[in-house]
Amino acid sequence: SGAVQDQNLLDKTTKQDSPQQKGRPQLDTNPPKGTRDFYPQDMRLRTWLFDHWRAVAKSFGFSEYDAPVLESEALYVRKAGEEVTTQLYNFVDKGDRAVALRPEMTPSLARMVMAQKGGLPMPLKWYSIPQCWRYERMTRGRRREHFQWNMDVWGVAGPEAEAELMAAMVTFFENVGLTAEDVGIKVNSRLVIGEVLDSLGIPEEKFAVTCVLVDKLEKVPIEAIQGDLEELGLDRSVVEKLLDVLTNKSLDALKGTLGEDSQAVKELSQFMTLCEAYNIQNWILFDASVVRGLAYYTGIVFEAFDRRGELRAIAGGGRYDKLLETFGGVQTPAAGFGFGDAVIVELLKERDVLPSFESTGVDTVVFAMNQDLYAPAVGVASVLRKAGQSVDVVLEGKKLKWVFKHADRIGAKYCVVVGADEYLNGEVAIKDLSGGAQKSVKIDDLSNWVSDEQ
Ligand SMILES: OCc1cccc(Br)n1
Repeated sequence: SGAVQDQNLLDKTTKQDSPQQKGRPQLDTNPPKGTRDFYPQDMRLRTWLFDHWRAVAKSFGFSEYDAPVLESEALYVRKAGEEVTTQLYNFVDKGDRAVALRPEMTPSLARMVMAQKGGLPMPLKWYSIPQCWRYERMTRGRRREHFQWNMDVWGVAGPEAEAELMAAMVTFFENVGLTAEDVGIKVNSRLVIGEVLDSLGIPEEKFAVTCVLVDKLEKVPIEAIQGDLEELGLDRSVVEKLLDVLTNKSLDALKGTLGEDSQAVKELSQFMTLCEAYNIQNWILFDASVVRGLAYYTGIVFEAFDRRGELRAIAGGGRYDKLLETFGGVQTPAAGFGFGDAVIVELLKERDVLPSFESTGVDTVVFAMNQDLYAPAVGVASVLRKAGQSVDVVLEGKKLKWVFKHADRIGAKYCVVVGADEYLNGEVAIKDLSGGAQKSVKIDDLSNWVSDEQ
């Protein structure tokens, strides 16, 4: 099941299947392996998260875009051994086309930009919240889908783009009640690796694969990828030198290693200065060991993490100036990040800053005391809805006890009962479910009642 389902606020009792129908094999009611259903309560949490993502994107002047979940497999064929391309959810369709469910959004974005052949006014500040897929052997029981907030800036070569993206990410964290004590953002630049490889005479074409291998070194012992390193022609001394540089924990130390003229150091220093301009420096820390696992990053890279170190990365991103070139397009500077829906929910739950999602958001339940009063009751519901309320009409005959229990269960604030005597006086009875007070209100005054209650 998925992370939101893992965090599911619903009772985790096992699903009691209905009694077996005679002779019919029962449908497996679970969603496909590694995927999640979003029941209404789960959907309210997801909508709350997406609404926060959208609000920050809007506040930073980003425009929403979308692309098909299904893409040509060719978008993801990169020879760098990245996890995201080795776990493609791919197949050959009935037209014999090699296709895949997108594992990330950036290639689709690059395809859309390239399709406009330079006709898009730059810079672009675009965002999307795509569901992304991977086919991972379920040995690790991990999810095969997640929703990932993507924010990208195209057409800006300087670290102003990365700083704006960082500020947007920090704004989201602050808006949901997290602080710089809860979350940090490690920042580095792949130019560091580039400058080290240059100094050791390693050719440029080995840069991307080396970065992916170095990223893997963060997770597995060197022996696990020794073969890949040797195949790449990186002997032990090169790897040791790389690892030594990646242990730098300060820009000054890095300057000592790479020298005064290091482009990496200059760019990172300029980026840090911009972060101070946004007053987000408390969230940011330089960490030369951060490389990220995507082959196409070319400059500054960053990764948001929980300071207690209990969870996987919350979000990540960086500069990818050459992606269009690898698609045969014109090189265009770009930077962006991806922010998954799973780890953040785990963190918010653990920090106990998630709101309750029990209530359905219905303001008022409307109930007709008998069938003859049903038509007047829906008329009352229409008045309340036109006045802006969310109204749940009880659609069939029920006992009043059931109605009040139902209204309480869905978190309604009021219950409007259309009874024979009151209706004859052009009135309805309104019960305030929080305080229990009940009063009669003229049907003609209901709009005023709604505005008075707001
Ligand atoms: O972040 C890597 C990734 C890609 C697609 C689906 C899932 Br779950 N995770």
